Amino acid sequence: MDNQIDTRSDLMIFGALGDLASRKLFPALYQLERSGLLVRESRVLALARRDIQTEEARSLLMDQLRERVPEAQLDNDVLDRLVSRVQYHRLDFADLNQYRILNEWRDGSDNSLIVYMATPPSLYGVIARNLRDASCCTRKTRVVVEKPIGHDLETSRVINDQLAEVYREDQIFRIDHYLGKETVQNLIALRFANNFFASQWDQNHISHVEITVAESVGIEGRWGYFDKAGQIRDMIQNHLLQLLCLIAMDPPADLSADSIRDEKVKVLKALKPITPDMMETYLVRGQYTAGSSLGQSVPGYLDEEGADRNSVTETFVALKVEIENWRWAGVPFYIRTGKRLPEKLSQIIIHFKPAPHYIFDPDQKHLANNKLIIRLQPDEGMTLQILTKDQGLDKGMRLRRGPLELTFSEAFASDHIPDAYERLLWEVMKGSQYLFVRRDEVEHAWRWVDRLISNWSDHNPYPKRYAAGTWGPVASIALITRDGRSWYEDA
Ligand SMILES: NC(=O)C1=CN([C@@H]2O[C@H](COP(=O)(O)OP(=O)(O)OC[C@H]3O[C@@H](n4cnc5c(N)ncnc54)[C@H](OP(=O)(O)O)[C@@H]3O)[C@@H](O)[C@H]2O)C=CC1
Ligand SMILES: O=C1O[C@H](COP(=O)(O)O)[C@@H](O)[C@H](O)[C@H]1O
Repeated sequence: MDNQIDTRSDLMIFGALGDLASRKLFPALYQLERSGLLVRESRVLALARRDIQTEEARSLLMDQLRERVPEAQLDNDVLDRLVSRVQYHRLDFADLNQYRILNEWRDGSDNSLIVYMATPPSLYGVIARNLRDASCCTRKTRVVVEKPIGHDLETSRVINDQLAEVYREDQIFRIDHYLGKETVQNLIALRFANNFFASQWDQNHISHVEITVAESVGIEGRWGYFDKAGQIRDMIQNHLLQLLCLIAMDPPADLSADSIRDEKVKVLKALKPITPDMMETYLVRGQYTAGSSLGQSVPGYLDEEGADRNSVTETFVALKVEIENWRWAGVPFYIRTGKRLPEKLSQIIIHFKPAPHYIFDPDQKHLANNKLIIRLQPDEGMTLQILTKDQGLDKGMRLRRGPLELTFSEAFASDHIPDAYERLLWEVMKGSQYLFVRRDEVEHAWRWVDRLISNWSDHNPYPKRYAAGTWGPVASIALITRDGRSWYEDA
């Protein structure tokens, strides 16, 4: 079906020499070129303010790609084909007078215009307005913007209003790169293509859900940005709430962008506010101190380059989240995410309730609940833990927990699981918005997060300490053990 969609694109990348463009966007374009998805007519205009010519920009790009693309996938023909599509122009994004050049590049092209704003969000409004005033937008232009959309509800509205002055909602593609990850998308297939799971997916059958997004890295030289955001704005407001929505939403009527987004919004609206009296038991914030990460000694957050030693910004958050609707009443979602944890690991664990009446060895009762482990990264796949009889004459009816295992790289042999940005760029080229975030989703997520931040700031702004290389503050273990449960550590 994809073959019938016109994907001829003129892609303008604002901020083409920045970190995101070099680490994510151009490698993703390389993979699209490699897999033959970039049609012959598609072109790329790289825009930044460095005073260089196209030839120098192309050579920079070649060097970056040689560094970023896995060696086994590097192919000089593909590199040549990609860079030959790229033109570079120096542009001060704030200066309307310089935008003339963009129309010259377009030169009446029939390709869809995609404007990718790989710039600080403070420039989104200016760029949108300048593009309009330079008559460089059509009703078919698609504009891609990165997170964070604002710092809170109010500032996100300002950015969204600025974009809405120029573009309709169906032209705006707000990236949450977690939605482009293969296994995250698979949540939709898992839940709605398998009646076995669909019929068990509620408070009658599930006792609780865990979502862990752990990173071993620290803040990677981004102290200036990160310290203003903290883990709640950087990860919870977007990626973790999106994961939670995909797990918790009701079945959409179809796979259209709005059907899926309508269901996600209903979940966001049903999130129970975490009020001041709940702070002690529903929230743990942490900040890492010096420790060791993957065998190396690493400094604490307050000793990172550029740090303000009085910062109370959190690098770890654990939360107990409740969803106030029929499907999820009484089913807590325990979510945690942090920097400088022992490993990079994102996983979701669905804990099913035990059978209503237990007839086996009382000593084994603790085994008697099924778990579905969904591994988002690394080693993408799923494991369903089921109970069987232990084999052997001497075992009687002793139970044994065993895995039903699906590892994607083994099941679907391929040298390459597409990176999130590869998929997302491809979806923009197709004009499909189902993996992008709608304005009301962003705003409902902010509303819930703003309230949480305001409540903790009044209650106790100081994060608890944890040593780099550990699973966060001890209090995050208490957050779940208090309910007679524990984090699933069997990674
Ligand atoms: N980097 C990442 O991994 C991620 C980034 N993001 C988001 O992506 C966006 C881009 O981030 P990132 O690439 O890290 O940022 P960078 O600062 O590395 O890149 C921004 C680019 O914009 C250019 N630029 C800024 N202002 C102007 C201007 N007035 N005129 C012309 N060029 C200008 C910069 O040029 P110059 O170099 O000359 O300053 C640079 O090329 C941000 O919104 C960020 O929040 C989101 C998720 C992850
Ligand atoms: O958006 C962000 O995500 C990354 C983590 O992404 P992943 O794909 O590597 O899991 C995070 O490190 C960064 O702080 C945040 O801005």
